Amino acid sequence: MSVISNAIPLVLSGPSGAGKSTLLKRLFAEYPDRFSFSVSHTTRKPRAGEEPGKAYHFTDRPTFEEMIRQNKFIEHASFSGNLYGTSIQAIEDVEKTGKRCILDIDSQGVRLVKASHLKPFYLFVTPPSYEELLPRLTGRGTETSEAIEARLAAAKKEIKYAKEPGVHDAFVVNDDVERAYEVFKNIALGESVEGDPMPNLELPED
Ligand SMILES: Nc1ncnc2c1ncn2[C@@H]1O[C@H](COP(=O)(O)OP(=O)(O)OP(=O)(O)O)[C@@H](O)[C@H]1O
Repeated sequence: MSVISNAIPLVLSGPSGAGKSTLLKRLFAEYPDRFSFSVSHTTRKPRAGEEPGKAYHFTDRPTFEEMIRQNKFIEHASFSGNLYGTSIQAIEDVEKTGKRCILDIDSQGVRLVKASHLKPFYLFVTPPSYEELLPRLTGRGTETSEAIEARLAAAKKEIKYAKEPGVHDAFVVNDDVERAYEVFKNIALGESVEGDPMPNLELPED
């Protein structure tokens, strides 16, 4: 018996390089019918092969801005000159399918979700230490060194926010990925709400 129903969305956050995508990839591979991301809205143009309504709900800026005014978004943010957002409708669409909705967002998004009517489970994925992020991001090989610097600066903000008491319901420390996945999976499946103890996560001086 699950301790948490599928109707409670799972909000996943954590610094870039913590391993959120790694854990999610495993989860979707093992349970393809149990979980789903909500389809976000964006003002960016579709890329080749991106189906409207599947990858994103592609929206023009005036429509997006009108939706903001009408409080249709749980959270929204500007990124590289485009607007992105999660609508209430998109989350309800996932709920209707019986799957558990997963939101992978940053602390800015978490703050907005907290100000909304949504009552999700907040899970923070973290490396065992801040220092561990650099080798992981370098090892991933997807970013320039400038982009890695920017991600590390953003990671500090994520960690600082996560240290505020009561922000998250549970933590997963992605030390050994097999071990971390077991903890993550049990929370995602709603079988447990117990995560790992939060590590110290000392930050270097600015
Ligand atoms: N437990 C682990 N030990 C060592 N390396 C790991 C571990 N988990 C993931 N990694 C590696 O660390 C890198 C970052 O992981 P991942 O891309 O999943 O992070 P993320 O939290 O999704 O980052 P972003 O927010 O930037 O998308 C990847 O190269 C991944 O293979």
